Amino acid sequence: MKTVDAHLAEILGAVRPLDPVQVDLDSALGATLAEDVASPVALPPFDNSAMDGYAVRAEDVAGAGEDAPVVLPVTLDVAAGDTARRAVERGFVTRIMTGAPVPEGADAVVPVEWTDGGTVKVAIRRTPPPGNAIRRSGEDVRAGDVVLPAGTVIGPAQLGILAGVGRRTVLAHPRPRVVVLSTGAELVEPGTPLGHGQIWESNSFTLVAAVRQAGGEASRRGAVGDDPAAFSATLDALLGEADAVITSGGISMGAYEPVKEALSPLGTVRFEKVAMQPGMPQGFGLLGDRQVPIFTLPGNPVSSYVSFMLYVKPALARMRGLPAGPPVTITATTTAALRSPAGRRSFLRGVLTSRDGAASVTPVHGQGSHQLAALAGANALIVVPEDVTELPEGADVEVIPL
Ligand SMILES: Nc1nc2c(c(=O)[nH]1)N[C@H]1C(S)=C(S)[C@@H](COP(=O)(O)OP(=O)(O)OC[C@H]3O[C@@H](n4cnc5c(N)ncnc54)[C@H](O)[C@@H]3O)O[C@H]1N2
Ligand code: MOO
Repeated sequence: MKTVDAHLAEILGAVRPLDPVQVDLDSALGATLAEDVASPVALPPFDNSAMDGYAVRAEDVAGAGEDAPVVLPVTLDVAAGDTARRAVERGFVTRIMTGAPVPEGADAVVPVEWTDGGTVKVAIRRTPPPGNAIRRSGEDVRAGDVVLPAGTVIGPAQLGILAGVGRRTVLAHPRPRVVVLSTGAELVEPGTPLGHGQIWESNSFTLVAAVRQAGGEASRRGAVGDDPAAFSATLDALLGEADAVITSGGISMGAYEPVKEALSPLGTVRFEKVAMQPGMPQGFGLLGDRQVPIFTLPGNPVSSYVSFMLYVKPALARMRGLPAGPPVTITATTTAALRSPAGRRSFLRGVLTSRDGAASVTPVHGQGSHQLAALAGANALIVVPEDVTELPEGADVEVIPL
C-alpha cells in the first residue's frame, strides 16, 4: 500500500502556486502577497497632534503650574483635515485637534485637560515637556520602507497597512477557489425529510468550512447521485470556475462508484489505497487544460475530514504560495491505551488538553470512520505509526491539533 508520506509528496509535487494577480483590497483578505510592498511616503506623513488641546512653543509656557497658570491668546483652530500650512507666533497658541498638523513653530501640545479650555485666551496649568503629544512624521514608517514582504498572508492588520500606504490593489496569489461536490444516492439535504435508507448529507458542509479555514474560497454543490455521467456533467460545468475540486464518496470497491468510474478512464486521476486509518481509499489527479487538481476523498465523514487535513490543506497552502508540508504535530501523553491496525498509520480522534505546560490526550469513544458525533467532540488527531499496534496508557504520542 502507498504510504501517507508518499501520497502527500505526490500531491505537493503536482500542485503549483496560483499565478499572482492584481487583487483589489476589498477582496484581498487571505491572499498572499507576491510583491514587497513599500511605502511611498513617511507615516505619519506630517507631524500631528496626539491629543485635543493647544499647540504651543514650549518656551512660552515654561513654569506653568496649578498655582501659576500661563495665560496666552489663542490665534486659530487647527482641525484634523486642515490642509493649510499654519504657524504659531511667539507668545500665541493655536487650538489643535487629534490628527491635525502641528503648526510650524509649535513644539509641544498641551492637552485641553491641563487648561481652562479657553477659545480667545487660554490659561495653561501645566508645563508640557518638549515634543509633548506630537506624533512625528516617519515615526511608524520611513518613505521607501518595505512594510510587508512578499509571502505575507493578508489579514485585517495587513489590509490596514496596505491602505495606510495608499495601495488600492496588490500583486498577490489569490485564495484558491475550491468546489466541493458530494456523491451518493442515499444523501439528502439537511432541512429536508429523511426517507428509509437515506442520511443527511454532511461532508460538503465540513469540507467547505475546512477549505475556508485553510484560506480557500469554497463553494458547495449539492450531492450528485451515483450516476457517473451525471457526475461528469456536473464536473465539466464547474471546472472553468475552480482552482481545485474536492469530491467525497464513490471511490471504493462497490458496484456504484461514480467518481472512480467517471474519472478512471481519463488516466489523469489515480485511485489508490493509502496505508492509513481512516481514509484508506484515496484519489488525486489533474483535470483539463488548466490542470485543475482534484481530490477524491472517501465518503465516510471522518475519513473525508482526516484526508482533508492530511492532503488538501497542505495542497491549498502550496496553491496560496505558502510553505507546505505535513500537518504540524505536538507531543502529548495518552491517558488511555491505544490500538491501531498493523501496517497503517492511524489518526485516532482525541481530546487534547494542556495543564502546567504538559499536554495530554484522551481518545474519544467511537473511533469508527462513520462516527461524526465523536469527531465533533474531538479537537485533535492522535497519530499512531504504521509499525505500532498497541500503546499503553502514559505513552508519548504525536498529535495533530484540529
Ligand atoms: N469491499 C470494500 N469496501 C469498502 C472498502 C474496501 O476497501 N473494500 N473501503 C471502505 C472504506 S475504508 C471507506 S472509507 C469507504 C469509502 O467508500 P467511498 O469513498 O466509495 O464512499 P461511499 O461508499 O460513497 O460512502 C461511504 C460512507 O459514507 C457515507 N457518506 C458518503 N458521502 C457522505 C456525505 N456527503 N455526507 C454524509 N455521509 C456520507 C455513505 O453513506 C457511506 O456510509 O468504503 C469502505 N468500503
Ligand atoms: O479507512 Mo475508511 O477511510 O475509514 O473507513
